[in-house]
Amino acid sequence: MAYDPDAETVGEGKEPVPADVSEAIRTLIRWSGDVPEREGLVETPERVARAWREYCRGYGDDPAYHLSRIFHEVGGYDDVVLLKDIPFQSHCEHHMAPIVGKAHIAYLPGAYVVGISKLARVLHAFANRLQVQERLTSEVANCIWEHLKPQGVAVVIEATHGCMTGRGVRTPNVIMKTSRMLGVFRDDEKSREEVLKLIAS
Ligand SMILES: Nc1nc2c(ncn2[C@@H]2O[C@H](COP(=O)(O)OP(=O)(O)OP(=O)(O)O)[C@@H](O)[C@H]2O)c(=O)[nH]1
Ligand SMILES: [Zn+2]
Repeated sequence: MAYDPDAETVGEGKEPVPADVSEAIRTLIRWSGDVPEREGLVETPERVARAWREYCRGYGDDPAYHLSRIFHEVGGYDDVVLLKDIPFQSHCEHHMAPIVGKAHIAYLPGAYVVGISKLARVLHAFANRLQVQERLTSEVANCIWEHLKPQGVAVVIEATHGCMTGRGVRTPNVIMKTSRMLGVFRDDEKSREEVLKLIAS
């Protein structure tokens, strides 16, 4: 974000928060029924603004970059690689409420593999944006498919949605599951069953 001389700063070395952003949060506090001028809330608009820049840091993170360092030699290993139970947090684009869950990302390598942490980095780059779970699932799978050129990709995400628990239908403990299969995991039933069994194990 470009420097704005009207920005309000709290503490040295922190990113300035533009005045209109702080004002928007003060308006929201007022709308919620509280008084933004009371002592405990005076610095809240700047904190909230910075928190949102942090929640949404994925907009400044290029997912493809994480898949640019690849390895050709993996000791003859040519089977499925699975990163299971990767915790993540996102926010739904409808209510900006938290989506909290875990992802399982598997791929059947083609000519090369990637450092395993990079799969989690791709997930976070997409999750740290305003999302719907279906798009998050597709974006992660498509990115790996396009940049790693594997024989297959499977992405399964299970998450709870804050907009269903704390508000609206107010129904806690509901888990939404989504999956996107590409390549052999989509086209070959035996490969799909195998990877789903691995994820469930
Ligand atoms: N498909 C999908 N829906 C989502 C996701 N996150 C939130 N939602 C839903 O988005 C919908 C938005 O529906 P609307 O009717 O426009 O909004 P609303 O009046 O606040 O809906 P309620 O939540 O039912 O009160 C809700 O049903 C949410 O549960 C997601 O990741 N995927
Ligand atoms: Zn929502």
